[in-house]
Amino acid sequence: MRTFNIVTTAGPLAQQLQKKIDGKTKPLGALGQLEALAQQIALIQQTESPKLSAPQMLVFAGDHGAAKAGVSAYPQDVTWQMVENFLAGGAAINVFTRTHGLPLAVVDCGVAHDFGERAGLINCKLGAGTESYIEAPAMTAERCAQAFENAVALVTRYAESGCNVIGLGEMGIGNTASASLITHCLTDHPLEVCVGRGTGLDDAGLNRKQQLLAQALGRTGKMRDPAKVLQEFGGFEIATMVGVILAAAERRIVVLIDGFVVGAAALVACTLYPAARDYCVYCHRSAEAGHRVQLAAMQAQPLLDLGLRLGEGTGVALAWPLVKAAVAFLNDMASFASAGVSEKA
Ligand SMILES: Cc1cc2ncn([C@H]3O[C@H](COP(=O)(O)O)[C@@H](O)[C@H]3O)c2cc1C
Ligand SMILES: O=C(O)c1cccnc1
Repeated sequence: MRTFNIVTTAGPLAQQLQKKIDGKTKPLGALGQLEALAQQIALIQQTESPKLSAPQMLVFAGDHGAAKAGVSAYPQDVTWQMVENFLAGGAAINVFTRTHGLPLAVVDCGVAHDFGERAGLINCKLGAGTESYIEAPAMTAERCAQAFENAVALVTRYAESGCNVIGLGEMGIGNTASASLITHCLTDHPLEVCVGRGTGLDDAGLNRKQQLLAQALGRTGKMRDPAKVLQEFGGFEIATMVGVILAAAERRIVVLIDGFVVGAAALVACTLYPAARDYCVYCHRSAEAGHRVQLAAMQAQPLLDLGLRLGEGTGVALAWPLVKAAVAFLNDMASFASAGVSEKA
């Protein structure tokens, strides 16, 4: 598997930035979490005056073999049907990205459907859905490595056209189950707290999901190696997102993380390369059980907490104005000195 050169953003610039932020015309710390966000983005870019350029929202889609076993409230066909909906502009992510002027593209990482050549759809197909991890590894090591190669090519393409901020979303029926297994393996929290209702399973459905996932874990035994966990339990869209996070961090691109499923990709990426954490902005807290576990493991304070449990990158699109506002205050807000305002007595 390819390696990535990812360096922590921590360093002496942090103190200078804190001084700049503290010099703004506001009580110390009064912009709360926006101050930490401004600082994070400035550190990623290693400048006191960061700029967000050519932002890009990407929705990664893939099918999951385990969906047929009944880990979701919806049938597998919803994956390709929703991709059609994205391409037609009718999904929640289309509406929110349009609302905030974020360009959107869909990446087919392995949907079990032939879309042909389509505007707005990037072909990164790794197969027609993964194997069911209840019986066999979800993907081979070669497929996983190919996902990383696809991701590097994708990030390179955007970076070369001036993009320095990428938002991640996903679509794949059954992918909260995959994210639950990953979260359990990489955080050591009991499976029960990592599994939730996804698209809305009832109690019996949730019970069945828990049992099927326990069966999958029974097949593999305890695993902690993030690359192995990804190969055994991941999805093609999750593996591609892991690669995108790492490739973006390598190029000092800001990565906007959505909810539980993108969070699972971030967990794998940051377990492989802890410095990748510095490049990830956690946009919201999903209502999906298990997201809390991930956020705690990442020591992340998400920007929004709206009870969303949709995926698609909706949390990213909704948080985007806050990300822009954080950069804007750091660049444009007057200081006590420039505005002639008296400092604290
Ligand atoms: C109509 C519809 C639109 C969606 N948009 C995102 N998801 C979300 O639900 C899926 C994960 O939940 P589970 O693991 O329970 O299948 C993912 O595809 C995710 O993005 C949707 C799900 C549905 C049904
Ligand atoms: O938070 C998420 O990513 C999520 C929650 C439910 C369904 N799909 C995605």
